[in-house]
Order: sequence, then C-alpha cells, then structure tokens
Amino acid sequence: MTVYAGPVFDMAVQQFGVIANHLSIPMDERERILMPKRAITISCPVHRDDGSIAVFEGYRVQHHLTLGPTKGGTRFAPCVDIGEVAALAIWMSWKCALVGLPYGGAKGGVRVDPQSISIRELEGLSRRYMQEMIPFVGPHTDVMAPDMGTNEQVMAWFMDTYSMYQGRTVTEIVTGKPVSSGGTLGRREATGRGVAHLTRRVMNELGIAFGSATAVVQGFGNVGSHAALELYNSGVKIIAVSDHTGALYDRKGLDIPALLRHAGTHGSIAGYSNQLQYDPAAILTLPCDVLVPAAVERVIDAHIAENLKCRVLAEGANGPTTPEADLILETRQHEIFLIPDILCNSGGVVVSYFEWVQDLQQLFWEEDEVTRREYQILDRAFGQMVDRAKKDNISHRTAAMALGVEKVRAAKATRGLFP
Ligand SMILES: NC(=O)C1=CN([C@@H]2O[C@H](COP(=O)(O)OP(=O)(O)OC[C@H]3O[C@@H](n4cnc5c(N)ncnc54)[C@H](OP(=O)(O)O)[C@@H]3O)[C@@H](O)[C@H]2O)C=CC1
Ligand SMILES: O=C(O)CCC(=O)C(=O)O
Repeated sequence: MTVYAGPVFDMAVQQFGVIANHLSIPMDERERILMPKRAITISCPVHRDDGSIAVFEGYRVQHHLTLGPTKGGTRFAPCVDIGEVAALAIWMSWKCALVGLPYGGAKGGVRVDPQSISIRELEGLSRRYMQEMIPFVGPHTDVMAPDMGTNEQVMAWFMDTYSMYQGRTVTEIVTGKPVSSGGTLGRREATGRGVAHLTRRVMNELGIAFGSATAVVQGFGNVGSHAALELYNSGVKIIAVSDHTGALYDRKGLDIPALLRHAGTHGSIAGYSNQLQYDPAAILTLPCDVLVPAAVERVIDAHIAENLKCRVLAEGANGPTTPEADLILETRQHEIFLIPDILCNSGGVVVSYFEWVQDLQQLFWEEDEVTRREYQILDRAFGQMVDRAKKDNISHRTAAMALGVEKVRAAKATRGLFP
C-alpha cells in the first residue's frame, strides 16, 4: 500500500520496471531504489484580498539522499498531487545521475491555479509554503528551484523567507533566483537553451539544414519560449506554438521575438493574431522536422505517437510521452530521433547546480562560461546515451534511464543499505 497514486506516478513505475528488467535488478532491490525516501504534505493558509482565508495543499517529495542533497523544482498548478510530485522527483533522480550531478531528486508542488490569485496572494502562498518546509530543506538537504507556474520572483520569496528564519542571507537554499538576489546568469534560459543545443546536434547528425527546417513547440513558458527563440535564432522556422489559451500556426514561420514581446505583456499568446489560430491538439501531429513538447505530462499517447510526423522529438517537458506511446516510438526509431526528457531538459538542473556552487563559493561566472559548461555536460551525457542505446540495442529513453538508475544503484550498493 502506498500514498502515491495516479497516472503520472504509474508511468514512473512502469518506466522503472522496464529499466529494472533491462538491468536485471533483483526484485527485492527494486522498491528500495524506486520508492521515495520522504514525502511531506502541508496546508498553506493564505489571506485572500477580500479578507477571507483560503487553504492550499502543498507537497515536497525527496526521492533519495544517497548522492548528496535532493534537488528539483516546485510546481504551482491546479491539478498537482502527491503522486505527480513523486513521479517528478523520481525522474529528477535519474536526470541528475545521468548528467553526473551530486544530487538526489526532489520535486514540490502546490495545488493552485497561479493565474487565479493576485500577486499579493501569490507572495503570501510562496512564503507560507517555504515556511512550512523549513524543517525539511536546507542548502545541504534539499534545494528547490522553479518549475511550471513558478518563476524567479517566487524563488526570491522562498529564499527571503528561509533567510529571515536563519537570520542571515542564504542564497544557496534555492536556485533559479533573480541574478540580483544571488542567481546565476544563464539559468533563466538554461533549460530551453539545452533543448535547442541537443536538437541542433541531432539535426546536424541527421543532415537537416537549419535554414530549411521547421519546428513545432507546445508550451510557451520558460522552457518552450527559450527553446523556440534559440531555434529561431539558428534559422529554424517555428511554424506552430501553443499555450493553455490556444495555438498559433503559420507555415511561413512565426515571428518568435514579436510573440515573446506579446506574451510578456499579455501573459499568454492569446490575442496575438486571429488569423493564425489553430487547433492546439492538432499541432503535435503537424508535419515538421522538430517537435518540442514543453508543457505538461502525457500529451503524446499511443494514437499521437502513431501519427507524429516529426524527425526529431525533443522532450522539453517532463514525462510528455506515455509508456504506450514509447512502444510505438520504439518501432519508429529509424524515422523519429527521440531526445528523452531526462536528458533533453536537463540543462535547467545543470545550471541550477552551477548556481548552487557559485552561491556556496560566492564567486560568480560570466554567462558564456555557464553556457559553455552546460553544453559540455549535455554533450557528454548525449554521447553516453547514444553509445549505450547502440551497444544494448535499446531505445534512447531506456538507455538514458538505465545510465541514471545504474549510478544511483551503484552509490546505494557501496554505501550500504540505508541511505
Ligand atoms: N523551468 C525549468 O527550468 C524546467 C522545466 N521543466 C519542465 O518543462 C515543462 C514546462 O515547464 P516551464 O516552462 O517551466 O513552465 P511554465 O509555467 O513557465 O510554462 C508552461 C507552459 O505550458 C503551457 N501549458 C500548460 N498547460 C498546457 C496545455 N495543456 N497545452 C499547451 N500548453 C500548456 C502554459 O500555458 P499558460 O502560460 O497559458 O498557462 C505555459 O506556456 C514542465 O514539464 C516542467 O516540469 C523541465 C526542466 C526544467
Ligand atoms: O533546476 C532545478 O533544480 C530543477 C529543475 C526541474 O525541476 C527539472 O529539471 O524538472
């Protein structure tokens, strides 16, 4: 019996089953590697602007503590639950291990629609969430970062709340902060840049010329917008983008800088153009060279996987592809090159690691140094994944996850039973 439930958690379990079988992990060791070490559920009372009090449920799941502190984002979203947060924490573990960071995985969430509360209420909620988490987090215990529905400002409130409690400034308690409050240059762009960097690498290997290539991006938040901008700046035509308000399609290519300005002012892509509106569900199966899902989990199911018409599937989001869809993608791996989520979007946590290191040392790097080192780590992990997939004749997802799980397992084995 477990408190974790739901389709996203089931997906993480199913994926782990595939990896555990591939690595021949004995049955009695599997639960120890898979099940989270700690899960915290809290309620966060917040004074609403109208004088009433609303209570929001919040979570933090710390998957394993074997390699160092846990690390991962905090999501503010209406449907988030403990099962989803646990799955995201587990994926963080495989991701951090794959790219060689000294962290276990964690993830947090608050069940709230951030668009439905005022900025003052958002600040109250963010501060209360961190305040409730103080006994369970720390720069050497668990380090938070942004995820869906949170941003640099929320991280600044988290950091400030923790620091007030400590009686001194503790910038290293969270990453993804504003640069003015101890953040690193290049973190805001890091995840989308990493997605674009790996995509360009694959395009080069497949002989797809940037100037004549097309891309579709689902989600126009932190990850999607920066991935789109990077690809656009490389000459790739971004023919469709979407967010939760709808989708835009232009086969001649969208003006991404103009769309970014619009989204920056209006908070979404809505109202940018009536003529270019398109069915959001249909953008995933548009013919294109590159498809970047950069929004929520489980958007590519078996039916969509059958109908994908891209050559590169660059998973910016966590868990966008269901295990059933994965089986289809395996049969199509000579047509569609998959860059799996735990590698594709790992630039974010890699640069968060750089931020943590800089904060601990109080020694700050130039942005080109940050990005150069980010790409170096991504390139190394990409090479390892491709080599492993070829050697064992397995999919890119299985190879990437196997490399991550293997490292966590080896660390647990050498440390003994309990960490
Ligand atoms: N931020 C980071 O550094 C990292 C994020 N990720 C993952 O990337 C994904 C996106 O995160 P991030 O960009 O930070 O989040 P943001 O909140 O910045 O952006 C999310 C985007 O997805 C859109 N969206 C939400 N639901 C849907 C939907 N059903 N269909 C289409 N678009 C939708 C949102 O639209 P709207 O704004 O209109 O609500 C928004 O444009 C998540 O899976 C996250 O876990 C992974 C690694 C690092
Ligand atoms: O930057 C981080 O620490 C974590 C980012 C994140 O939540 C993710 O990679 O899914």
